[in-house]
Amino acid sequence: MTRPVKTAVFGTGSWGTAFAMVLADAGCDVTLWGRRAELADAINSTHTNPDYLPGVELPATVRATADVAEAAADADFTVLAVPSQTLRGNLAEWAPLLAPDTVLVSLMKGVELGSAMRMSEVIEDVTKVGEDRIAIVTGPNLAREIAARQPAAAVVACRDEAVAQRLQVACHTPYFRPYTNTDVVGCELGGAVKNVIGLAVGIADGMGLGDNTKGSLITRGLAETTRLGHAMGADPLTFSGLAGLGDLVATCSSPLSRNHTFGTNLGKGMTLEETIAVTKQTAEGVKSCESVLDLARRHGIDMPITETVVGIVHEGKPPVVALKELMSRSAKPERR
Ligand SMILES: NC(=O)c1ccc[n+]([C@@H]2O[C@H](COP(=O)([O-])OP(=O)(O)OC[C@H]3O[C@@H](n4cnc5c(N)ncnc54)[C@H](O)[C@@H]3O)[C@@H](O)[C@H]2O)c1
Ligand SMILES: O=P(O)(O)OC[C@H](O)CO
Repeated sequence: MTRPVKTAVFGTGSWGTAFAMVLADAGCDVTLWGRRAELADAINSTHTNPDYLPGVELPATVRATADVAEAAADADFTVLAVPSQTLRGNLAEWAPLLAPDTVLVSLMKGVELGSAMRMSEVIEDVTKVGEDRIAIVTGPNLAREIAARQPAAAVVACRDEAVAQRLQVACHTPYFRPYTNTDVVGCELGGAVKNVIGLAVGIADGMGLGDNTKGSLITRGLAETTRLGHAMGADPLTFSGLAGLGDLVATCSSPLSRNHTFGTNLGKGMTLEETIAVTKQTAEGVKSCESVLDLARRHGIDMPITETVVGIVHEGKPPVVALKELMSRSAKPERR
């Protein structure tokens, strides 16, 4: 008899926990690692995650631990779900304990500040594992909705299609439908930049602007994401798929999105400090807008919406002024 697929999920936040549930529902053996032993104990004794997904019952087969070696041992898939800006430091500690042939899977949607590396690049840089053993899961996957087992599709991307197919099987459930893709650059960029566009749409919502503004920001946001992706070697068609348009629509429409909500608070006139103080979870776009702009400059790509978000979030530009500047740029053809 073959043993169940063994998975380790690092990060007991909302998405790490919800994805652990998906893996368990798909029949995998799941160990969830978290920093705090009290939370791991609470997950094991109550089969809930009271801090990040209160009220959601987890499968009894999801076991939590605060012991890295215990979580990592023999894992076929090692799933990483910590904030993008802490990943490098976390992985440096975990790398010696990872199972030798494990596939490393990023659930994260950010770009590292300073290096402007995507998360799969950070993983490769720190662990020296080849790109054929690094995968990502992305798409329109708000953790709360997945935890309620509402139907959603996702993308499992890896340069090695056979690895993507193995991961696809490992996380396929009646409510979670993963598609494979080998365009890791495009899928990963789609997930990171949609957080920045989600901030922009949230800001517009907070300012009381309507659906024309939202439709325009989503579409032109996708255009600038595609321009950057193309320059970085991604397939432009990836951005009309789940990792691009799909995720953008979910994030820009949902009050469950932390990035969208963060933007809404800024658009209503809260300061950055006030907004950070009321944001209890990771809103990746807040830091990644700067690294995405860094990437755009390195590749010589114009990303006006991203630049506007950086201006509002990090340079204290009032949203009304930033929006006026965005709208008064010189006229140009649509496909540019
Ligand atoms: N929540 C979602 O709906 C969702 C969906 C898809 C992708 N994502 C992505 O998944 C990643 C994780 O998001 P999340 O929603 O689980 O975030 P979260 O804020 O809910 O949880 C973050 C987790 O990381 C831990 N953490 C924080 N700082 C740490 C550190 N220095 N070292 C180790 N662990 C640390 C926290 O304790 C927590 O367990 C992000 O990149 C996010 O963009 C989230
Ligand atoms: O809550 P957000 O803004 O991090 O968005 C969550 C997911 O990325 C949506 O797919």
